[in-house]
Order: sequence, then structure tokens, then C-alpha cells
Amino acid sequence: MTETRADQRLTDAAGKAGVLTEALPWLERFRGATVVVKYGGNAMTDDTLKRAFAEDMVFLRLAGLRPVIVHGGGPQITSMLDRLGMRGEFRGGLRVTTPEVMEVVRMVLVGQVGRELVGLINQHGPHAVGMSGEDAQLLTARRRNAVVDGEPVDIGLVGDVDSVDPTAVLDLIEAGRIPVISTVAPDTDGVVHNVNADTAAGALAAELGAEKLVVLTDVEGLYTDWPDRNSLVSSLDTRRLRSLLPTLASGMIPKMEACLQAVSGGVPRAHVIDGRLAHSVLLEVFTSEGIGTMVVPPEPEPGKDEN
Ligand SMILES: Nc1ncnc2c1ncn2[C@@H]1O[C@H](COP(=O)(O)OP(=O)(O)O)[C@@H](O)[C@H]1O
Ligand SMILES: CC(=O)N[C@@H](CCC(=O)OP(=O)(O)O)C(=O)O
Repeated sequence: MTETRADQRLTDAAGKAGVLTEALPWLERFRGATVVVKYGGNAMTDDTLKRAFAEDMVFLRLAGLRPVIVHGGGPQITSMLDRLGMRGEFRGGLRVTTPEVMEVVRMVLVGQVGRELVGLINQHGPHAVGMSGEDAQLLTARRRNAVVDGEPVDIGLVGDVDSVDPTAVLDLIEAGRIPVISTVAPDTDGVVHNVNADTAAGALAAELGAEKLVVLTDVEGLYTDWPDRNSLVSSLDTRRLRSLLPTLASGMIPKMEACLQAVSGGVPRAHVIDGRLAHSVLLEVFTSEGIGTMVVPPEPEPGKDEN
């Protein structure tokens, strides 16, 4: 029997309704939940993708969730350093940050990348407010002692998160806003440090008691044997992640450390997803299958209480 145009319309309509009804249990479950979304610089190279990301954040907010965005901007910083004739270098996935590089990092993250995201979201209404780790003592940094290949290395003004004061973020969330956070932060002496955005997102998700941490990047998820494309892992617990961490390379290190910190700090799930796919956040949050790699707490062993 041949399918008529009317049959086709009915099939399409049923498919669309199916997408919406599949979202219903997740809408119920995540209503009021805080979701920290880390938007990596490598996933924001395309204007269409950036607009889709902004739509997703507004969608989450209007669906009753409480999105908090922590953005990166590594490639954007590198491109500005190039334009200024300055040399950039990474050690162990972190940028070596001299005082001169720090000025560029702050200018690009706060003044360029953060502003652009706020602007894109606010094309849909007065939702987004930008802030940096410097605002209202949101983040206090502690200089990071990096170790690469077992050797201590000086990577300059790179900070770990020493403390988080989430008051200003909570105020914005309560007011119905979407905080958009740039990850530069002063130490206790007021010296501004460059904090990796994954690191900051992990710490913030734990401190806010988020329901989820979602990290958008430019790869499908975590490959246990990178770059073997057959080694993509859809779910792993923190115990397995801890044992994998020493084998990971470059940008994946801070990302998976952030997932580990968030889940160990009480966040039930952390996800690394492909930001090159338009609306990947909606697919992760509102579909039963989800996408990317999910990190969860380990099943408790009998008689043990461990994260
Ligand atoms: N085990 C791994 N699984 C997935 N990606 C990996 C792995 N090891 C290294 N990578 C690299 O890490 C990159 C993501 O990190 P990064 O470039 O810092 O992204 P972002 O700008 O989103 O923070 C991937 O594009 C990939 O090239
Ligand atoms: C210390 C450190 O490496 N800081 C990062 C901050 C930006 C960032 O994390 O950007 P992505 O998320 O796009 O990688 C940097 O200077 O590139």
C-alpha cells in the first residue's frame, strides 16, 4: 500500500508529539533543579551553534529549571594572544599565565566571550546577567601547583578554586535570571588568577548543590582509549574515573577532574557532551537516552560509605 501525503503528515505529527511526551517525566523531575552548564570555547566557534545554545538556556529557564552558565574561551584567548603577537603555551591542559597573559585572559573572558553570551541570551528577554569570579567574592583563587609528568612546573597566575561564595549567584537565580560566569578570580591578596573554566564549573556545581553538571566540548564524550573511536564510554562511576584520570590527556584532564569533583561533592550526575551538536543540552536533559558520557557516584559496597 502506498503512503499518502496525509499518512505522512500523521506520522510526522506523531513523531513530534512523541518528542514532547518523552520530555514530560524529565520536566517533572528537573523542575526547580539547578543545572550548571559549562560552555567550552571549542564548542562556541559557530554562530548558529551559539544561538542554539542561548535558546537552550532560555528553554531550561522557562521550563522551570535554574541554569547557571560557566563559560570558557581558550581558543578565543589564544587567537587574541596571536593577534597581539604574544606566545601562548599549555602545560597539563592549563595555560601558562604570565601577568601580561593574565590581562588578555581577563579582557577576552569577561569583556568579549561573556558579553557575547549574555547578549545572545538576552535577545529572548531580560534573562542573563554576566559576572566574573571577582564579583561579590564569588570565587577566591589559590595559586595552582602544577605537576606535569611527575615534575612540578611553574604555570604562573593559574588558580584553583579556594572558596566559593554563591550568594550573588543564588540572588540572581531567585530573581529568575541566568548567571553567566567568567572564570577569573582574585586570591586572598587580590591578585587576579586564571581559573580553568572546567575547574570552576565543578566547584560551583558542588557548592550550589546542583542536580547536574553538563560540560559542553568539541568531542562526543570521554574516550577511555583516546583516540580509538570505539572507546567512547556512555557511563562510568567516580571510582572508575579516578583510576582513568592518570591516563587522560590535555583538555580532558580538567574536564574529568571537574566531573569527579562535582559528583564527589554531592552532584548526582555530571555529563560531558558534544557541543558541536545543536541543542545538545536539550537532548541530554529531556531525552531518556541522553548523550555523551555520564559520571555517577559508585554503587555503595556493602558496609562501606564512599564517593
Ligand atoms: N580521552 C579523551 N576523550 C575525549 N577527548 C580527549 C581525550 N583526550 C584528549 N582529548 C581531547 O580533549 C579535547 C577537549 O578539550 P578542550 O580542547 O580543552 O575543550 P574545551 O575548549 O571544550 O574545554 C577534545 O577535542 C580531544 O581532542
Ligand atoms: C588555566 C586555564 O587553562 N584557563 C583557561 C580559561 C579558559 C577556559 O577554560 O576555556 P575552555 O573551557 O574553552 O578551555 C585558558 O586560559 O584557556
